[in-house]
Amino acid sequence: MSECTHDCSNCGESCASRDPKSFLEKPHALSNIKKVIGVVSGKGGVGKSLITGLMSVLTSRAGYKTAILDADITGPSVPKMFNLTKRAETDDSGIYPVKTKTGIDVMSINLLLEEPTDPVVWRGPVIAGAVKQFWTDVIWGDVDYMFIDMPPGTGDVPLTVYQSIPIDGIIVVTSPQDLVSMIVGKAVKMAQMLDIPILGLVENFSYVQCPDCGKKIEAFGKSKADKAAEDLGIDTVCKLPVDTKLASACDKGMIELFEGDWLNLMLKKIVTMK
Ligand SMILES: Nc1ncnc2c1ncn2[C@@H]1O[C@H](COP(=O)(O)OP(=O)(O)OP(=O)(O)O)[C@@H](O)[C@H]1O
Repeated sequence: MSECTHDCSNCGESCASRDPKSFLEKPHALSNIKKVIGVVSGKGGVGKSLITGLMSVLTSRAGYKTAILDADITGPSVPKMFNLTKRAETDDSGIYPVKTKTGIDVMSINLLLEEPTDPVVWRGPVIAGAVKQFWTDVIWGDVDYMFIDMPPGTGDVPLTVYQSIPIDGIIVVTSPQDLVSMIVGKAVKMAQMLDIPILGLVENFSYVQCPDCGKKIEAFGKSKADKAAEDLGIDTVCKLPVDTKLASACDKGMIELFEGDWLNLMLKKIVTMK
């Protein structure tokens, strides 16, 4: 390694004195994105994509120009939730996101693949490169709020995404079991190490609601979300029930029709963030 000039712009070394912000990529020249919110989880399958979808629908319903960047390259589920079947268009200027029925702009690897069932068998750096391209090569236009469905966990790919895209804050999604094992704590600490604000915690599958009497049954034991949020210094907590109507709306690509006030507090937090 040659002597450090402290000019990170011309140097690819990942040394201790490197300014973390120097890894940030510039968005496409035709993109004007005001706020970027990452939706993260300690591991897969806890409902991260569902929460990304629901938050985007709520934000769009509130009148903001909303977009979703699906950074979950190996398990992309956003196009299916919105029943997006059209492939993304490209031209010499870049790639164009696909609009949902209610006008949310989406980019996902499944909108570029020949067949949505084709597996993405790529190594970490190639996956991270694809996510970066969703930021640099997609013509997003004017966006008030962009939600990023982050790759699960705390590995190489989420780290690269955190370092290449200027994320304003994250929503942490967890299941009651994850809270017990504190897998979610790792995701929170990773964001804190990278100086990314945590907007709130969503405990998914928190309870089951009796369809007859409305009683909430905490099937996995008493919720630990409030205590965990307090321990982790998070001030906004939302809890979602196991809801078969919601699951079937997602499976049918009709997430835009969902009804429920579970995430209203998170919406308020987002639209009032500085
Ligand atoms: N509250 C809920 N009630 C009923 N079904 C749910 C709920 N949350 C999520 N699901 C269902 O669970 C499955 C997994 O959800 P989802 O794809 O959002 O998880 P994920 O964390 O993004 O997973 P991965 O990281 O592996 O992509 C989906 O079929 C979804 O519809």
